[in-house]
Amino acid sequence: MIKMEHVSKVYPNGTVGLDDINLEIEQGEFVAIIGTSGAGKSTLIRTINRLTDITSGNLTVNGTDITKLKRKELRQFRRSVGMIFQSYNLVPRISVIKNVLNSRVAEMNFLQVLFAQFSKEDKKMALESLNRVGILDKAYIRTDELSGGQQQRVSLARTLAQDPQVLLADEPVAALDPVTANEVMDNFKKINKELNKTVLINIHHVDLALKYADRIIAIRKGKIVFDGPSDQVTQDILDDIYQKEDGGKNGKA
Ligand SMILES: Nc1ncnc2c1ncn2[C@@H]1O[C@H](COP(=O)(O)OP(=O)(O)OP(=O)(O)O)[C@@H](O)[C@H]1O
Repeated sequence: MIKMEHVSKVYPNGTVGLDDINLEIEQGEFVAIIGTSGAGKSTLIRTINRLTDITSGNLTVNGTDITKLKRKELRQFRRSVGMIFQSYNLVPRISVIKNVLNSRVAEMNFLQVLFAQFSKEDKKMALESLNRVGILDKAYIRTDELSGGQQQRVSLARTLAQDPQVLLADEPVAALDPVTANEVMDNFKKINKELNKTVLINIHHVDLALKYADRIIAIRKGKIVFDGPSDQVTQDILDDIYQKEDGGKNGKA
């Protein structure tokens, strides 16, 4: 369970990223975080794997106070909380399978890394992950030969291969066309349902958020202004979430 109690984040320049956030997310939930640009969506996601440190409040993941983790413990913790970015973060000139295997490097010693000695188990895990996102046939192709949607699936497979309990995704489909974005969201949903991984996605497209997530958390100016099941999000609630700050647009795809 991810639990935030009175969590705030004030950046060094004084900007308030998060303002007194309280939430609990159970294992296996599929949650979309929505809100206008600058609302604090990325900040919220990034505090959960400590890419951003909170400035006050309590933040626990499965009972562990993650604000107290030291370097080695933090590295270990981050393996249980995978992160997927809009820009894929893959090495373009190597094969797909090598990119996925890179997620296993954290478990290896120096010599194993130096000679790229991946175990059979590592390779099996990597291939299974590629299979789960539907691109096993691309395993030995150079990564930069794939489309954007396929690269995002590789990124998803790489994260899956580290066997995390939680998947955090920061605008994972923002760079994709609507059809491809739906395909990638289908992958997230499949992983969520079949493997009971918690999925927490920060997403601009309200339509996709409502279609795929079971729960919506809406943020405005660093505060939660809605937290509830997707099917309870009405137009009035959307109008409130997106009031004025973005000129009336609500990010619909
Ligand atoms: N490193 C930083 N230093 C100072 N202010 C920051 C930093 N990162 C984010 N902010 C500010 O914190 C607020 C929340 O930013 P955040 O990136 O979390 O919003 P967001 O909802 O993810 O926006 P977007 O949809 O545009 O990515 C914004 O006002 C932003 O300018």
